[in-house]
Amino acid sequence: MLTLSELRVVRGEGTTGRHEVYLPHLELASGDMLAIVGPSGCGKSTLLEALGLLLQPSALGRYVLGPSATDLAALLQVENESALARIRSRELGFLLQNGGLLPFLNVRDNISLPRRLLGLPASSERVHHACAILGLEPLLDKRPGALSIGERQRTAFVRAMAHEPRLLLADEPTAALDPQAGEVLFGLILSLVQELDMAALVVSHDRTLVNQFGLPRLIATLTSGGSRFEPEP
Ligand SMILES: Nc1ncnc2c1ncn2[C@@H]1O[C@H](COP(=O)(O)OP(=O)(O)OP(=O)(O)O)[C@@H](O)[C@H]1O
Repeated sequence: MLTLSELRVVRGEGTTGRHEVYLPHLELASGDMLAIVGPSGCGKSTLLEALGLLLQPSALGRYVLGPSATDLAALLQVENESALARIRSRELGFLLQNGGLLPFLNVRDNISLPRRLLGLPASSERVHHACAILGLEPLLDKRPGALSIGERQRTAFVRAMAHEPRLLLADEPTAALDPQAGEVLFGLILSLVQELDMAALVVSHDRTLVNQFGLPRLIATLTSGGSRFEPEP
């Protein structure tokens, strides 16, 4: 499902000091959900951005996603923005830290936006199911400004998976949720990942949840010039 090698991203050059994020190798199969863990500032969000084709890495050996043999590293290198944009919108689902909901659209329209942009029907059985499980049904006509932070986070999650991406990239998806709501969301991500033969990479500080769901972990170790991410043995 996903194979990546030799990813390097340099951040913070200049006055803030250099920090290199290094991922030697990553392999994910369909149905895998991997937790990314590490201290604050080690580069977890940077790693998600790189995997989401949202930044130009300093180096990338190979990056293949799904059954396609296309090497995304080569697309990045030649800055083929139209091909990269197509892959981002079809194959990837993003749940980034700021949520990114559009303030002038209600919950229903925020959720349906990625599907509409791909020419899919505005909703699906899975979207209805996710809204029901996450308690979003009574909120569908509200705009993000009228929601709590946790409600916004749950909406952003449904939007991230509404088009059934191949890879879900989630940055602290339970940060604004109480423990019970966090458990419901993690359970839903895991069941969708398995049901849809997709994969998920989830940054999480919540050790209890990561342990409770028995998730394998990609762990950051601080090195002299930055951090190195490796799957736990
Ligand atoms: N857009 C950027 N430009 C320059 N440096 C950045 C940028 N974003 C992050 N950094 C720096 O890169 C390093 C990694 O940051 P990143 O946000 O990826 O870490 P993190 O592990 O996700 O942190 P946290 O757990 O606090 O969210 C930090 O030193 C940060 O200051």
